[in-house]
Amino acid sequence: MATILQTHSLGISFGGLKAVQDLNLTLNEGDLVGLIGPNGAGKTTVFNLLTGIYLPTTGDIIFKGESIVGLKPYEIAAKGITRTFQNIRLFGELSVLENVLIARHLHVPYNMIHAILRFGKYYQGEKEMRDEAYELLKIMNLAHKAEEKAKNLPYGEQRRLEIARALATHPSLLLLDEPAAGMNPQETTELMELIGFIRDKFNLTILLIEHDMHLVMNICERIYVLDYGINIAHGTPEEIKNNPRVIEAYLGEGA
Ligand SMILES: Nc1ncnc2c1ncn2[C@@H]1O[C@H](COP(=O)(O)OP(=O)(O)OP(=O)(O)O)[C@@H](O)[C@H]1O
Repeated sequence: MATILQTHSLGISFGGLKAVQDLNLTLNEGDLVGLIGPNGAGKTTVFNLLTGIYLPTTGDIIFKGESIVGLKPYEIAAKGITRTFQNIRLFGELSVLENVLIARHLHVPYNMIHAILRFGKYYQGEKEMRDEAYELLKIMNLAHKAEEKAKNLPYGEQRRLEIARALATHPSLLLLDEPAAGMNPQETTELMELIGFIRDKFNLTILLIEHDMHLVMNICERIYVLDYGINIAHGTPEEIKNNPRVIEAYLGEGA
């Protein structure tokens, strides 16, 4: 399998704090990989590095054979890396469908969004975009909510909408930041199936941060574990579950 993303000794410091240190991460095309670790371990910071929000202090990030360090977030998004956020970032006053349609304009100021939806570029290929957005909503089991305001959806559905919106940007690498946070067990189980399904359907590579160990251990093929910014372990779910250092730092006894 071809490598899609590799980090070489990636690191970032905030003042004296080394939030991420010497990280060597490899993702192959089609991988579904987990990134786990205690609170404050540096997981979201890794996403912020991969998406160009933060500039690394050390190291390099190679995506599809090229360094993406120094590129702006929208340039990285255009190359095919898209993420969702730990704290949901939907446009609550817009409809579910509009939230997906707007995905390609995420860097536009909020007060311009209505203009784009009504008068702007949106009219170019309107039908195709609408059809595609509906298709994504169907896949995420949200088509019946297309006209509702996003803020009125229950939490679990808002999380699924975030994924639909991310897919609308046609990523090849999808970064999911705690996709099951706040979901009940049934929603989490459905989400697990959906994540596997979209990976296959859209030929995605997926890196996900998640505290729900049931989800991580069941769907991830490999897992990286961070602790205080350091990658303390990497392996299959079975290897990670039985790794004494991981048990001590994160999983606890009886995990
Ligand atoms: N912009 C910033 N400025 C200063 N410190 C930061 C910044 N971003 C992150 N940090 C620090 O870096 C460390 C790693 O934070 P990060 O949010 O990446 O952890 P995390 O593993 O995602 O945690 P959680 O599971 O709680 O989301 C923390 O100590 C955090 O306070």
